[in-house]
Amino acid sequence: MSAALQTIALEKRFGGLIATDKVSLTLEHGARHALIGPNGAGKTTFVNLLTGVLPANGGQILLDGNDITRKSQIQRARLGLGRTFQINQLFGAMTPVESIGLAVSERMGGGRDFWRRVGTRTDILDEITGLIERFRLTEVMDHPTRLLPYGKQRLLEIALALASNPRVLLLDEPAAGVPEAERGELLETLAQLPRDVSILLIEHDMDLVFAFAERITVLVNGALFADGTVSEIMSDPRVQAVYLGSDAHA
Ligand SMILES: Nc1ncnc2c1ncn2[C@@H]1O[C@H](COP(=O)(O)OP(=O)(O)OP(=O)(O)O)[C@@H](O)[C@H]1O
Repeated sequence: MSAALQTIALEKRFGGLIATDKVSLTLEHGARHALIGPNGAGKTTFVNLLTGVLPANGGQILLDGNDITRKSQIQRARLGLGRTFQINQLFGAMTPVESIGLAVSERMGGGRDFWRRVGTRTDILDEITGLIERFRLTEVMDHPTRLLPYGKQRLLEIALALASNPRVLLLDEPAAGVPEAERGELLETLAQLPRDVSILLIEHDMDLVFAFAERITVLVNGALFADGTVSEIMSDPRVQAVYLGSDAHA
């Protein structure tokens, strides 16, 4: 069986700078896999290559064995590649139930007249309710998004990414900007994401990485530096030297 997502010798250059240096990474089905690396290691560039924000200069990207290297962002999303964004891209005036409702009804064929027909589509309503509960948004579901605590906004972003029913989900720094007090809820929610979604987490917060991931890939200077189970990476002296030393949260 082919991997959920695979890159083969993926390459990106910005002029003379090699930001992604022939990276071959395999995301297995059901994976809880983290991508880490010091600042400037090339994590954001790699995610932008995966999602089609940037074109690759070389190599291949396979989604479930299908070559998506030249596909557009929208085509990749339709084929099952979901993502969250580092920068908050939510509609501040909409409530969580409206945002999730729209995302679910788009996918399930409710279309734009969803709000008129919502009473007749129990399947859509069940899905919306399920996402609101799973992402602990019940108490704030009818509050404008811009007034929500930051941690709840991040939870809503992940709920929206999941609403499109991705097979592979790229979580791009979900804990960035989330206060310490709200991180526990975020972590518990991430731990409960469905296993049929394969996840690649890009994250600076090492506590979250070690709690969430089962496998870790380390990038340094754009190249794959180490790849292994959490315990292998934690005990690798080379990784400790370049990354997990005193600067672990950089
Ligand atoms: N559009 C661009 N043009 C030129 N150089 C770029 C561009 N985007 C990124 N780079 C360079 O590519 C390298 C990798 O950057 P990237 O942002 O992918 O790293 P990162 O691991 O995501 O870093 P951080 O953790 O700080 O976000 C850096 O040296 C960066 O300066």
